[in-house]
Parts: sequence; C-alpha cells; structure tokens
Amino acid sequence: MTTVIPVRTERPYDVVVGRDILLPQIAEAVAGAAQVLVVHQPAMARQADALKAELGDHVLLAEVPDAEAAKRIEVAQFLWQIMGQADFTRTDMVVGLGGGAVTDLAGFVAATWLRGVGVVLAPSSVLGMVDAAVGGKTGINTEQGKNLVGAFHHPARVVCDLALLDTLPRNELLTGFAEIVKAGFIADPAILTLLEEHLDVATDPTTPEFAEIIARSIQVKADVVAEDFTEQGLREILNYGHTLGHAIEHTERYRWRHGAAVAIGLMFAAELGRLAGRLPESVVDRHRAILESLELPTTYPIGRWQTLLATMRRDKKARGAMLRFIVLDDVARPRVLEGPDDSMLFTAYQSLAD
Ligand SMILES: NC(=O)c1ccc[n+]([C@@H]2O[C@H](COP(=O)([O-])OP(=O)(O)OC[C@H]3O[C@@H](n4cnc5c(N)ncnc54)[C@H](O)[C@@H]3O)[C@@H](O)[C@H]2O)c1
Ligand SMILES: O=C(O)C(=O)C[C@@H](O)[C@H](O)[C@H](O)COP(=O)(O)O
Ligand SMILES: [Zn+2]
Repeated sequence: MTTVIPVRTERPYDVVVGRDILLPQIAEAVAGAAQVLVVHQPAMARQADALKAELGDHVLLAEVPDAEAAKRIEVAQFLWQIMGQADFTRTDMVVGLGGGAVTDLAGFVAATWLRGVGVVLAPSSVLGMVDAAVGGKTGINTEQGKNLVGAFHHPARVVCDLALLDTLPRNELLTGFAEIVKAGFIADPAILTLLEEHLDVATDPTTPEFAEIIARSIQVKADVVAEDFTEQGLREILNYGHTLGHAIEHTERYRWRHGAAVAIGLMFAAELGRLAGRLPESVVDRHRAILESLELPTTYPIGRWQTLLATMRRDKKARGAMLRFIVLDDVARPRVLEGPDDSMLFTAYQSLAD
C-alpha cells in the first residue's frame, strides 16, 4: 500500500511512502528536467545505477563519503564543480539518495546552486524518512558545530521506499527511532503507546505497525513545518533533545550517529522539564524506558560538561548569551525554557552521568 502525506507549505509537496516505489516515483518527479544529478551514499550505489539505467544518459551520478563525512564544504564544492562542468541550469534537478546526511547535503547543494534548483529526496534510513528529508532544512557541518551552514529549501517530492530498509543494519534502524520517540513526546502519544505495546512489530519494516509509525512521525513533522517553515516559533519543538544532542555529536567529532546523540539529549531535556517544575517524574522515566527498549543510549560521561556547555552556546535557538531549550510540561505539551541557570543545567546533566 502506498501512502501520500501532503506537506502544505507555500510550495506544497508530497511525501510518498510505500514499497518498491523508488524508480517510478523519482522518474515522475524529475520528468521535464534536462539533467539530473543523483547524489548518493556508497550503500545506495546499486539503486543509483538502476536509476541511471531507467532514466537515461542525462543522469549524472555522484557518490559521496558515508555518513557525516558527506556534510562538509569540500563535498559540497565537489558537487558544485560537477554541476558547473555540466552547465547545470535552473530546469535541472538534484536527487538525494541515502540517509539523512545525504538528504541534508543534496538539499543544501540544490538550495545554493544558481540560488535554488529543484531537489527530490529519497531517504534510505528510518531517520531520513521520518525527519531529515521532510521539511526543507538543509545543511552541512563546520569545525565549530553541527549544521551551522545551511538553507531552507523545499523538496519537490520525498520518496520513502520501505524496501530500501531491507539492507539497513538493525542498529542504524534503531537510531532512527530517536526522532520517532521525539515526535511521540512532542505531539503524538499514540506513537509511544505503539512502541510500548508492540515493540517487535513496530520496529520490523515489513509490518503495518511499522508503516503506521513512519506515517505518524512524518505527519507530525509535516504539520509543524506547514505552519512554520523557517522556524520563527513553532518549528523549534522539532529541536526537542537536540541542544545537547548536537553538542554531543560535535564533541564526538561526528563519529556518533545523530539518533544516538539525540537519545541522550532527550533524557537531558526531559530532566530539565522536570527541574523547571512541571514535567512529572513518571514522564521522565517513560522517556528512559522507551529509549532503552530501543537499545538507545541514555547516559554520558560526567567529565564532558564544560565542553558540551560551550558548544551548546552555538545552538541556533540561543539568543546572544541566553540558552533556550525545548522542554515538556507534559506529553504533547512542548514549550521553550529560556535562560535556565547553570546550576539547573548541571543538575539535569548529572542525572545522565554514567
Ligand atoms: N534536515 C533535517 O530536518 C534533519 C532532521 C534529522 C536529522 N538530520 C540529519 O540527518 C543525519 C542523520 O541521518 P541518518 O541517521 O540517516 O545518518 P546517515 O545518513 O549517516 O546514515 C547512517 C548510516 O546508515 C547507512 N545507510 C543508510 N541507508 C542505508 C540502507 N538502506 N542500507 C544500508 N545502509 C544504509 C549509511 O551509509 C550510514 O552509514 C544527520 O546529519 C542529521 O543532522 C537532518
Ligand atoms: O526540522 C527541524 O526543524 C528539526 O529541528 C529536526 C531535527 O531533527 C534535525 O536534526 C535538524 O536538522 C536540526 O536542526 P538545527 O536547526 O538544530 O540544526
Ligand atoms: Zn534530528
């Protein structure tokens, strides 16, 4: 069964979820482009070759380094060079095929080339399907931090072919669930219940429960970005768990998976919400129980605090010297916590110490 989730922004597009839909969906979405640049991860080389065989010689293939190594200015430069040498124009299109690292990179290159060409995103990881490919945030990392350079740029279509997940290692699949848990806590508690009551089927890509969880998570994101594309307010809730999560990724020199860092960040944000006075302890415990059932990390070394705090000051939600966090008052009741004092932050962090 194929599900279509419309994203109702000022430039509406569809997120299409189904099995074995990759080639026909991409062919339809890029029809009319004189040239197509397919940016793909090494793990997607076979599918990229199949796309070229299907679409023809006007398709250029560019394999990029795996994971976060792709989200670097040198890799963007490599892709801009290919586009320049091919006289890529505004009627040409980019396809991003891979995990969230590639959809962020391909989106960024499409956003910046000639100030914006069309891009179709085909995420191949759970995390890419439920979050990274949806919503038009694109970007790369810098020495100083995660996603510090980027642009907002709508994709023309997002194609989530669940058959691609057949080769995704189990640990990669589970790290994607960190963003699913985030969506559950900020907006859709039915996701949490599904995970608590049907963990095995809910994490098996061949089941209807899995398809439901993917669709629900995409719907959460689609609803938020339709209301606030450029993150003037509401969209910040999608950053739940990310202030500390991004600082951990930076501290770990991008060798950690995003979802694993976000899992720890979710525990930190939950504890902050409790300390700020409103979130019941039972909801903090619920975060821990669900994340641990998914084999995601919930603790981090105590000695790294000062480094993490310095890195968090570069978070995009910060305003001058004031740090801002997304916390919960309850399940599905997110809000901004502005300028918590250092002692509250450290107390929250101590609750993660391993
Ligand atoms: N733009 C956004 O709104 C947004 C949202 C969430 C996350 N992100 C970004 O997404 C990135 C994380 O995405 P990710 O977890 O997909 O990481 P990733 O792209 O690094 O992929 C993780 C690993 O899985 C492998 N892989 C992916 N698909 C595969 C498949 N089908 N078969 C076999 N191997 C496969 C990759 O090669 C890689 O080794 C981070 O850079 C994060 O910042 C962006
Ligand atoms: O789409 C958003 O908005 C998000 O915050 C989703 C996050 O899961 C994602 O990791 C995003 O890339 C973080 O954005 P950033 O602006 O904090 O870099
Ligand atoms: Zn994220």
